[in-house]
Amino acid sequence: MPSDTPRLEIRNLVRRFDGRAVVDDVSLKIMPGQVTCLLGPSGCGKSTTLRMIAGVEMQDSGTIHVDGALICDTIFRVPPERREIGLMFQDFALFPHLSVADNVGYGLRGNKASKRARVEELLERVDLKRFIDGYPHQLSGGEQQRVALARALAPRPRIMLMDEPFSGLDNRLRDGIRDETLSILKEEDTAVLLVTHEPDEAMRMADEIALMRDGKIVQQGAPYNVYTRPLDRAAVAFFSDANVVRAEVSGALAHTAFGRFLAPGIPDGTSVDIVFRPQHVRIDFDRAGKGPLPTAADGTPARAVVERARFMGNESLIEYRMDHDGSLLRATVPNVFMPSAGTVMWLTIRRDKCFVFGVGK
Ligand SMILES: Nc1ncnc2c1ncn2[C@@H]1O[C@H](COP(=O)(O)OP(=O)(O)OP(=O)(O)O)[C@@H](O)[C@H]1O
Repeated sequence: MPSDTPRLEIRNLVRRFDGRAVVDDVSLKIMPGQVTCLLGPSGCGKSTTLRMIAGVEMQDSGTIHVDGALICDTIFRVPPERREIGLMFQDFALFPHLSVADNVGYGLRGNKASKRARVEELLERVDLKRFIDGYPHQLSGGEQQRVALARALAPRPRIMLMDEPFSGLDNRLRDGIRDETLSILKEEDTAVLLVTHEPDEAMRMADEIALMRDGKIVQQGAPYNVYTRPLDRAAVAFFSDANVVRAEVSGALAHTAFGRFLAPGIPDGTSVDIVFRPQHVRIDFDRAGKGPLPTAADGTPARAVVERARFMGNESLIEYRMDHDGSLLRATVPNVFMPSAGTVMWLTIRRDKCFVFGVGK
């Protein structure tokens, strides 16, 4: 098999319910050892996509291929149990009446000794060998999740499908288990499709993020690229809080109280939204009624009054009421910065960190 053959490829998958395409022409390729996150809001069609790949849901059109071989179209269908696909879901449901060893070995074929060896190897990997003869109810949530991972990996699946697998765990456990899971999946060279509605999880886990909305993949790329070059205003807002300043274009420039912004290719007289994250607002104190001097990198400062400030742990969030139009803007500052309400400050927007979208985009 050529090394550029994807481990998993789906082409033009469509699934309709009651005439509505909940998965609408979705295509994806995942290489061995690659983690792709299908990221999107609730109801956008992520789980349905996963279910079709697992073989528990049939597509209305489109094809699914594993290592270059067709496993499913609308006529031909390899049954779920023969797809060599591992599954991990939020409610991972270990069998309560089976020991940890029997849970992990459940899907394994072969003789007793080889099964036992694989079970021991996996429990060693997830650092739970001491519980090999224990039962699920004796384990914490995080430990049970690691047993579920060992169980899913035991038959050496070529592909692992994971649907919000960490959302039942509390925050403190989650990061550790995510990292551990990721390193095991990489070691096993499994192709992973992970469904999540949490951008943080996708940023942490993914080699590639496929952003899904209304049944379609609207943007796809490395986490850095998807975050720093978002497709539209909604894509910015999906990853973080976003400020929006609306402006009119003339002469390929959008004119605002923060100075002018380049608006290439946008016709004169059109409205645009200038979208920027709170961490990219620069704030300065008022000096004798003036802010800092305008610069090419940051434009012109606009006068604002602190409405309120909150300490968030790693950063402080400050809400400003803008003088020029009464709108609210949010800025974040690392560590502790708690100016009192009514403090006059000047805000500038970093030109290299803001996005200019035509309204309606
Ligand atoms: N069997 C079904 N019959 C009718 N509608 C369905 C069926 N399964 C899913 N849907 C609808 O398809 C849409 C997509 O559902 P899906 O579960 O794929 O979304 P999701 O992105 O995984 O959302 P969530 O994160 O909330 O699980 C939803 O509007 C859902 O109500």
